[in-house]
Amino acid sequence: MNPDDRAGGTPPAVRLSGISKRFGAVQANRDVDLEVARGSIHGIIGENGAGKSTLVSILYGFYEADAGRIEIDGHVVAIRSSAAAIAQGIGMVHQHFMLVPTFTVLENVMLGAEGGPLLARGAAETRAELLDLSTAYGLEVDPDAKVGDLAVGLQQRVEILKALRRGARILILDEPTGVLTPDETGRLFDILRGLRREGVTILLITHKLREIMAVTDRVSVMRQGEMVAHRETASTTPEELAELMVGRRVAAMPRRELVAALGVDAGGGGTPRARSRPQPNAGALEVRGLGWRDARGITRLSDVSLTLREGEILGLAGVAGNGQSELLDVLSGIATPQSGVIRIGERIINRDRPAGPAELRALGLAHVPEDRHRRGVVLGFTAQENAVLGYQHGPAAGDGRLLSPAALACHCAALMKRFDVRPAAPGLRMSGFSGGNQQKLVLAREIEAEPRILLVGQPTRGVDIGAIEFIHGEILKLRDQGCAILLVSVELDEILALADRVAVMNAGRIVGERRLSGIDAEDRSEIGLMMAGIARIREPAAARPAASPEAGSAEA
Ligand SMILES: Nc1ncnc2c1ncn2[C@@H]1O[C@H](COP(=O)(O)OP(=O)(O)OP(=O)(O)O)[C@@H](O)[C@H]1O
Repeated sequence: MNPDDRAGGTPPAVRLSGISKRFGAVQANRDVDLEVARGSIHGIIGENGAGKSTLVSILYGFYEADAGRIEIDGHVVAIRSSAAAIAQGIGMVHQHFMLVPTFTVLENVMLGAEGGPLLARGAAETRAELLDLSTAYGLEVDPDAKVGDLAVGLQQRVEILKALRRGARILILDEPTGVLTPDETGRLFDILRGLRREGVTILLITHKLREIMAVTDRVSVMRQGEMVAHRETASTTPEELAELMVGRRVAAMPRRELVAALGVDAGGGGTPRARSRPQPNAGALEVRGLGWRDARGITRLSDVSLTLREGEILGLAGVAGNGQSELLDVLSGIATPQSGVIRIGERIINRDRPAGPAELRALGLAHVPEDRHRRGVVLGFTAQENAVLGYQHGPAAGDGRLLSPAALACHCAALMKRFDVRPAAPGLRMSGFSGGNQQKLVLAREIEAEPRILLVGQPTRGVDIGAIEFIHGEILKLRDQGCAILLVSVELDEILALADRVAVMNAGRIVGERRLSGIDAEDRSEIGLMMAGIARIREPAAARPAASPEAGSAEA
């Protein structure tokens, strides 16, 4: 019995008892209990594959538990579909957005809750509600923008607005801050606190302990499908939570893992970058005056110039939605440049001579897309098929003519071992892997190709603390082998930890660039101002390259 009930108080908003769920050989949830007090922010943490998404998917009616009971406000309920969850006042903001990319923001928000037979009236009302919600919570978004044209950060706003508009009283957020800048994350947390004041109950899944400490009231820890601990946030520490999560003492963790786990500022000594490496040289990829407009004629990239050099990581920082995604699309051959030119070796790419992804891959360019579900994997294919996507004509797939299942399985098993993808099951469909493990497989596939140029978007989004260190290590290793890397991340800490140079994008332009000499507070605040479009980066005189062959480009 709930202590609240004994005390004659209100029952918890959510009570899960004895929830179990098995997928084939994997016991994703084992006898899980969870109580979430009404009007509280409750964190759920755990390593990749610990069972967090499965648990909240059961609450949201995506999966039916094999055993266990769900109570909402003290009443036992059967939630067998999302519609049933919504009817219980449960809203979900997904790790991977469930929006229709060809619909506008307004249409997406209306979808599934059209408000009766008079669509036009429903649309007018929804528009008004949407604008009210946007203003009230600072979630500005153009109702007429097509969702597919929006950057992931803006798509997330639509997801939140959609749930709020349906009157969610229990809101589940699965890794909501992965695409946000620190500033946007702060604003999201203000929104969550505001919702809490209104009595909304919030379940927050995140890998970031500093977020747990900043915004939650209670936190529950999962490990290998089981619920291993519940804590009041005020009476725990990031160290204790990290230990509960990984099942070993924090003291045994390497420094960078600790930094990622505890969210401590990585300032001062001990930066993970190998600063003593020889200076990088030739430009492997050059971009000059790149411009691109979307299907609605809106300019997304203006006069972008940059150089990716061998053996160097160029970090591209910026608030989501400022052209980074579009730049990745154009550089990876998904979109054609409308003005300007890209040079890779002897190959000149422009509007009249475009190059598609396959040709670029043949030129040694690999791409880890920001949105792994839309661009990185085919969820209905097995892991071993996904492990050669784009490289299916290579030796890993067979003899070059027919795909050999044995070769695919063997290749995939090796990748899974090296990148610690769990479960190590090459024949499992991609949809059967947790988000972080899908990400590891995409990275494994692209890194294994030993590219000369790597474009990598949000590499550690949704990835647990142990895997972050590993992925960062692999990216640095690739750089040290001479690969030219463009790292797009909304995590400023990630850019400061990995990049040799940083360029900042704002409103489709590169507004400044500087070499990073270490992680210092000055870098951070200067880049923050640049991201907000307030200042230009000042290149410190000492760090300015004496005779850069690329002077006049993004390094100017
Ligand atoms: N549809 C499915 N089919 C088969 N196995 C699945 C399915 N969904 C999840 N699993 C497995 O269940 C386990 C728990 O996955 P889940 O997505 O709940 O973990 P998670 O804690 O949310 O991880 P992450 O932090 O990586 O998102 C994993 O081993 C995963 O491979």
